[in-house]
Amino acid sequence: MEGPKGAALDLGIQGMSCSACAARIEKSLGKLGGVQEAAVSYASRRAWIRYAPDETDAEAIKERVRRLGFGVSDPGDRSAEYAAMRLLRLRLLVSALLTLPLLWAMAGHYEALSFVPVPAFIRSGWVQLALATAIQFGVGLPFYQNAWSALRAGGANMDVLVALGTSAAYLYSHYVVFAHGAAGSHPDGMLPLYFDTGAVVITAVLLGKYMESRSAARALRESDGYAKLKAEEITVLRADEARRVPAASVRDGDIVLVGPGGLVPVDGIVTGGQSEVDESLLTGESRAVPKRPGSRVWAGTTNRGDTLRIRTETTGEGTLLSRIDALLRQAQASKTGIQRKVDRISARFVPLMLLASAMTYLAWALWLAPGDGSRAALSALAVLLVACPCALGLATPISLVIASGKLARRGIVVKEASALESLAKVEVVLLDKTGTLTEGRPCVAGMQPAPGWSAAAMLKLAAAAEAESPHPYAAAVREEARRRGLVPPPATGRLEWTGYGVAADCAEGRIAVGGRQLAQQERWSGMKRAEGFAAIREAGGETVLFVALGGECIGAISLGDRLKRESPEAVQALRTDGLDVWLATGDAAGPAAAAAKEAGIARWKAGMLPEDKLQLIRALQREGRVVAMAGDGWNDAPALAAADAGFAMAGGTDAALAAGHVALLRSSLTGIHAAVAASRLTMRNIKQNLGFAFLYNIVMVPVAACGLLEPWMAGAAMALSSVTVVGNALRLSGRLARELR
Ligand SMILES: Nc1ncnc2c1ncn2[C@@H]1O[C@H](COP(=O)(O)OP(=O)(O)OP(=O)(O)O)[C@@H](O)[C@H]1O
Ligand SMILES: [Cu+]
Repeated sequence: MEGPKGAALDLGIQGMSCSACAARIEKSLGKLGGVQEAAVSYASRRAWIRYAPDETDAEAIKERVRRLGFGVSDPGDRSAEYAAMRLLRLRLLVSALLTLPLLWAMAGHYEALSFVPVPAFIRSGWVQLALATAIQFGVGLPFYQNAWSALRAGGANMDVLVALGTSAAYLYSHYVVFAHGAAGSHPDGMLPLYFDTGAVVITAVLLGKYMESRSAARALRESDGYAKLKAEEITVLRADEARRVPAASVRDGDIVLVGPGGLVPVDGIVTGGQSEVDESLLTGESRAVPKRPGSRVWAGTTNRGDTLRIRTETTGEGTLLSRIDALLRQAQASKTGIQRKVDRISARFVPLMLLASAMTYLAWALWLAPGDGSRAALSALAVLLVACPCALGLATPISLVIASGKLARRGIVVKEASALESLAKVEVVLLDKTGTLTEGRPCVAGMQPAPGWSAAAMLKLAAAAEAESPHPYAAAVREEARRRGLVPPPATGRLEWTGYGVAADCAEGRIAVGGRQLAQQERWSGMKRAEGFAAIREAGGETVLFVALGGECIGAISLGDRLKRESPEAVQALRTDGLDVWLATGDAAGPAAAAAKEAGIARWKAGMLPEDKLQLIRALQREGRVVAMAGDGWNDAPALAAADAGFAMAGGTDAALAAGHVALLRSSLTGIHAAVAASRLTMRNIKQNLGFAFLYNIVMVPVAACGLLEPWMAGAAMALSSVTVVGNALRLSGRLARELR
């Protein structure tokens, strides 16, 4: 597969506290020499980096991330994440235990709680100071570390808000204890201590973080890569003996044995055995696919029948499975338009909220409650804590990650997250014919040689010219020649004009095979008889190729191709979605009209060169329409790229993975409908998330500024806002599971 130069690196990242951290890692990696592209996703806790291997290496990149204060792990390996979660839980427990006595002591401050006996030693300012210090600088240390590295990088994140807010409460109380000595223990002379405030805030934030990471892990688990489908040990045949060897030691050409129920560990060709293989996790096709010698099989599929012998063609990172996995991770780390906007807003948010907090303090201290310093401080603190836009940063990516993971499991690989965004707005879907609407396995249906020529002689020459073309028509011509036992003569100087046809030189002269456009372009002579044949065949929906030797037409070949069984239904589903479906084909009007009619498509355009398809898309886009295009990955690649959402239909081939924005591994139009439906649900979910996150900040900040929120409530509300967003994204996960069945 071709792609931009450079090596790719996938990482799992631990210790990010909000999307500002992800942005910071991205920025820092961007400045590292040799890094071409870096995308970091807070939602999936992953990073995807492309770098020039001769300028830097994976170790240097990992080191850079570690130096920023984050943990680095292998992306397939979630254990580092679970370890981080366990650590978080431990911090939460310790924090809660240490906070309890402080809350107990606080009971003494309230009339209503005066019945609660408070032991004298707990009331001691020194004891409280000790407990609070342990929380603030023990449990709370990571807040300081993260805040510090964020500030050093010139940014601010939620750690800055938390560290600042709790330190203020802590230091104030600290000052009080020292100013008044241990007098805080005196029952009547209760000191205004706020140790409990900082402690409870830290506990609340930790609780929220813990809940968020728990539910995010749950939401992401299924949308995770395909790590589980990778075999660790493989049975290979060496010196006529079956042996279990580590997966890494299998080489191309090795014969692999896969027993009943076994996981196919490599991409390859079946050389022995007959069986059925379940490809559903790769392509979404739920029916088992029959395999016999000569069939292609892929890693990650499951043998449902008898033992298969497979000659290894690709292993490890080169397999289709691994490449899909890499594409998916890249997509999950990539950013959409909405997300960029939101990130820009939230980057401004933290400084803005620092200002709002300062203004709250001044308003209370100078005007609302002059003289009551603690009231002003508590309100300012609440603003600081409630303001964190962490839910905002999570709103878009978490839903996108879930949706792309779910789609991939149906054989619909979204390569750019932004395609999901445009897909939800698509109005027009352009389909091409061969291989998209039809099976793409045409057969020769009829032949009409020119006078003086036999069908066999004409076919032989045509097959010689088509010998190397990847076009399905070429395959049909070659197949027919083979079936008739004809051996095409050797030819040289092969040429292929996309959308026109092919040519080659052989002993008899220059042969050309192609459509009517090629014949006109090259001004072939003697077309009359062939045209008559073509008129009849095309009216019947067949495709006609013309064959010429030395510029003179020597006959015509008609090809029949069947519509895919599910095409009419899929077209209908797209129309029910409210989409305008067009057929744009390089074929002639007759077959175009016939295919359109059979599939239930009202508008079609024939004789479209690949450039024409591109121009059509551009023209529609100029009218302000959002266009999706589905075609084969190889000659429609430019049109697929120009469309707002390009679907490559070429099945499990390289071209399909390289072209367009979405690859349909099971080359069926139903995938387009599924992707559109999923994108709409996803965008709705994202909008709910964003609406909630914005509303939360818009409502809660004034409430806090008015002094109506205790700081601990503010801390809890901030943390719970992300939990709410993740919860909503989990709902999407369930919806998609039902929708994509
Ligand atoms: N290898 C080839 N051999 C013969 N004719 C060809 C070949 N490639 C292209 N042509 C001619 O050019 C026309 C356009 O080809 P193109 O691949 O763009 O479209 P298509 O396969 O007919 O249909 P669609 O655009 O729907 O996939 C074909 O209909 C055929 O007449
Ligand atoms: Cu936050």
